[in-house]
Amino acid sequence: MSGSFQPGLENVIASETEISYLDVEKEQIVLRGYDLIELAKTVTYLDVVSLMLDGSLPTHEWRNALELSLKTEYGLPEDALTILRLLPQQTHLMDALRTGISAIAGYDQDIEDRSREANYRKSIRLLAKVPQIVASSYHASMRQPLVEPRQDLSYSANFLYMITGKVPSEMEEKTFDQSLIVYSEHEMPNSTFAARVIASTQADLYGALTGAVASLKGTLHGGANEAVMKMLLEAGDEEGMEPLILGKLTRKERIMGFGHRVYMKKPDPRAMLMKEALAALAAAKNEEKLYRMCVIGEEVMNREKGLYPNLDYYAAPVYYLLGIPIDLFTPVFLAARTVGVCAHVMEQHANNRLFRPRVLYKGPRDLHPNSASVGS
Ligand SMILES: CC(=O)SCCNC(=O)CCNC(=O)[C@H](O)C(C)(C)COP(=O)(O)OP(=O)(O)OC[C@H]1O[C@@H](n2cnc3c(N)ncnc32)[C@H](O)[C@@H]1OP(=O)(O)O
Ligand SMILES: O=C([O-])CC(=O)C(=O)O
Repeated sequence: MSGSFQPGLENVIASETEISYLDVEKEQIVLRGYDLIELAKTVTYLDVVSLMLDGSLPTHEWRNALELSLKTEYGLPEDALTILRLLPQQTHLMDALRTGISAIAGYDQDIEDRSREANYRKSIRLLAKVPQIVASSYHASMRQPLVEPRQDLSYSANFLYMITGKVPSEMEEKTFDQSLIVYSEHEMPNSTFAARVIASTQADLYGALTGAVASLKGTLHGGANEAVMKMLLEAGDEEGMEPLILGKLTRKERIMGFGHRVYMKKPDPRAMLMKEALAALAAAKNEEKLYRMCVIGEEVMNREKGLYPNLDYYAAPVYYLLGIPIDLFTPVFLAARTVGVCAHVMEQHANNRLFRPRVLYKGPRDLHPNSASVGS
């Protein structure tokens, strides 16, 4: 059999795509021809949603129409909320999110239709409902009242409001919106690959997204943002950072929020944007200590391992200062990434070939049942 084995499929081209590309040489994340960081500085998350699903940046009218379609789809079936309330209190919120997405799948009349139009409609519904599943799963786990979506707030402000119960300030809303943009899409990470593999059997969008949630939970992927915040809290202050990291490195532990399969020895441009956002937010909230701790961690890791922070490293303290509970950091990442996953599933369904790779078999051959001492 021909074909070479690349552990972890490193550098293997898995798909053709028109959605995004990590141009490591130019240190640029290309999103349908635009630079993701430029987009994050100049447009809103809903503009990026439109860019990803419609293929171009929207006019003002189109963007307003998109916002209206999303708001029309706000709200969750009462039975789905009951399912979230019935989950054991210790349920990981990524598992609750996975359950919530599965629970609403059966309500979607378009579920078995793989056409572009039906997948578009489902994407809008998911974008409208996933933030409420995220927020409700937290409140349900805390056995506290759920927060209903508000039509008078922007998409991002409403998302943050449903989590914290407080209407965000203009700065908080803008910073959160920017974080959703940088989390929205990133070419072929494990979760998107998982979704495309699932979609390639002609499975539906809800199933593919559920698979992406399961993938994103892992600490080598999205789960790192929660782990970063726990590390920062464990360090406590500026003095605590260096010894904590050095201790972990001595014990050969991985430092969460550093390194990346594609960038590895280069900075993740998204992390640098979130670093700027953290500096501004920390100054506004008189929390500069947190920013300084992160900078110390970055310097230590660069000196000791030559590694740079990835997005999760700086998104974590930003979310902390926005008042998001740590257990929701990864679910919020998934909510932001829903649009990217939807775009990839639409692309996969539009031009499908079943994913079915081969193996390099290392086990025994030519054994015979009669020569083994079965059951003796
Ligand atoms: C938004 C996101 O999902 S970004 C990813 C978020 N995940 C994390 O932050 C978890 C921490 N980081 C990591 O574990 C890794 O950097 C990954 C999983 C992201 C990428 O890993 P891979 O591409 O598989 O790289 P690999 O594991 O081969 O690492 C290469 C070398 O760098 C080291 N290394 C990589 N990341 C780290 C880290 N965070 N801390 C310590 N050492 C690290 C490895 O130990 C290895 O060293 P060695 O060659 O001496 O054995
Ligand atoms: O690209 C990856 O492998 C992981 C990542 O940074 C993301 O999904 O945002």
